[in-house]
Amino acid sequence: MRSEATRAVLSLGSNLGDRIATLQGAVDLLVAGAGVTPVAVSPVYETAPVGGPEQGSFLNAVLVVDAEGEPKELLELAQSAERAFERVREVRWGPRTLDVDVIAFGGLTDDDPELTLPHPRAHLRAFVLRPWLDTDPAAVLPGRAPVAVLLAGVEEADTGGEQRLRRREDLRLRLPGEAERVG
Ligand SMILES: Nc1ncnc2c1ncn2[C@@H]1O[C@H](COP(=O)(O)OP(=O)(O)OP(=O)(O)O)[C@@H](O)[C@H]1O
Ligand SMILES: Nc1nc2c(c(=O)[nH]1)N=C(CO)CN2
Repeated sequence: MRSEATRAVLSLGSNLGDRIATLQGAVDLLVAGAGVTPVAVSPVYETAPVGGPEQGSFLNAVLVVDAEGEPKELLELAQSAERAFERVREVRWGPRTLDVDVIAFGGLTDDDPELTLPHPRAHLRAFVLRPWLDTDPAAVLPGRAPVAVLLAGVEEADTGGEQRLRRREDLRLRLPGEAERVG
């Protein structure tokens, strides 16, 4: 059992139903988890679906937490949040009410298929890298590179616009205790 908290990064995505309500509900559930302390939540992005069948656009964001338990406890918490929003997923990379991925857990690297760290496709996804960078301009994807460098590479390679995203200034996720922003 770990006694110290580890900084961990979770990515949240939704492209079915009331997407922003689902993301806020997921944030609330995740930060209420045992041994989980919220650190930051990113801005919200409207993102084109990457991979999978034709489907609606996603809202994506990143939640940074300090987690006291083992990495798999955080995965279980992420999966329980998905279940709470009755995630329905019939095809790989298809539409879903809620997807929560563990992007990084401290500096750990692990190729366990049940929980691969960092997430095996995080370095290829602007919808993960952009919001993560917003929360921490110095962020580094363990075993790979600074997030800013990875994002620049993804954007440069994205000639077809599959990775395009747009910040939703009109939407905002809140951590518990944060005041409603006026104006
Ligand atoms: N870092 C990780 N975060 C979340 N799940 C992971 C991770 N590494 C491995 N997995 C495993 O991947 C399995 C499939 O995850 P999931 O259904 O969320 O994939 P997906 O969201 O459709 O696609 P992707 O993995 O590309 O995001 C899970 O059962 C989980 O055990
Ligand atoms: N834009 C976007 N595309 C995706 C997403 C996602 O969250 N956002 N999640 C996927 C599987 O995890 C596959 N494709």
